[in-house]
Amino acid sequence: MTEGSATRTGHPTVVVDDLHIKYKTFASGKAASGTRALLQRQRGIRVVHAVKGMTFVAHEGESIGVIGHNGSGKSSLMRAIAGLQSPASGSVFASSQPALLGVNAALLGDLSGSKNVILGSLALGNSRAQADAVYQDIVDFSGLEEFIDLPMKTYSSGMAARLRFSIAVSRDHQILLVDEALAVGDKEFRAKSEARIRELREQAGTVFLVSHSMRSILDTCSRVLWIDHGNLKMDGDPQEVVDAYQASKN
Ligand SMILES: Nc1ncnc2c1ncn2[C@@H]1O[C@H](COP(=O)(O)OP(=O)(O)OP(=O)(O)O)[C@@H](O)[C@H]1O
Repeated sequence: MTEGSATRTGHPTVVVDDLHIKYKTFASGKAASGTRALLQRQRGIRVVHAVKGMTFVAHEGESIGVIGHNGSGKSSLMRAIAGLQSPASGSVFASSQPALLGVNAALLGDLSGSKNVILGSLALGNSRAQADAVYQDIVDFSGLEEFIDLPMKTYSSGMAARLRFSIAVSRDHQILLVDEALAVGDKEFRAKSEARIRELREQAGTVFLVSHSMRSILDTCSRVLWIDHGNLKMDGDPQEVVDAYQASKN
């Protein structure tokens, strides 16, 4: 493991200490219900060890890219940092409640885009008056004004992701976790998103960005974590880590 060359003078915001995450699943794919079912299916239980002892410290002002193959444990790590996934062992400390923005973040399909903007804004901790005050900025950032009265379920996945991203970045977060949101927008929206991430980072926040787009990672991040089969394979300078990751695929 290598340490990055980026200066890390800010205060620690996230400490991940020997984190392990395990999922129990059933080979049949069925969820357990009741003790008898559990006993009967005991043999079919599979434990997936998704994160295998990760340790690192994130600081104020860092924008940290998280890269790795499908299923390597990136989203599991983000959920654990956000407090949505309990560790099998080890721990995560965060200096304030992290906001997780994922492609699966829950907005309500039956409600219009505009209602979801208000709900999402309230969910980020804004008061109703604050939510009303930032409403137009969110809609403008999303570029979805003409669709804003339509139910969210009529949006394409790219449009929905744009709206989620716009809601999440409308508020300054000390710790923002972005899971793949940048991959979905078009070029113009991506550029705007990346600029906003840099801005959040400059406001002494810490941003984690999970992405399969090495271009987004290199344009936005000051440090990169490479996750491989649940292990932190490399932690350091973006170009060095991305080069090593890409070399491993050849
Ligand atoms: N709820 C779950 N139940 C069972 N197994 C899970 C669950 N969530 C994730 N896993 C498994 O844990 C491992 C890590 O998954 P995770 O989603 O964290 O990977 P990832 O690196 O984010 O993948 P991707 O790049 O494809 O999004 C995978 O083997 C996955 O199948």
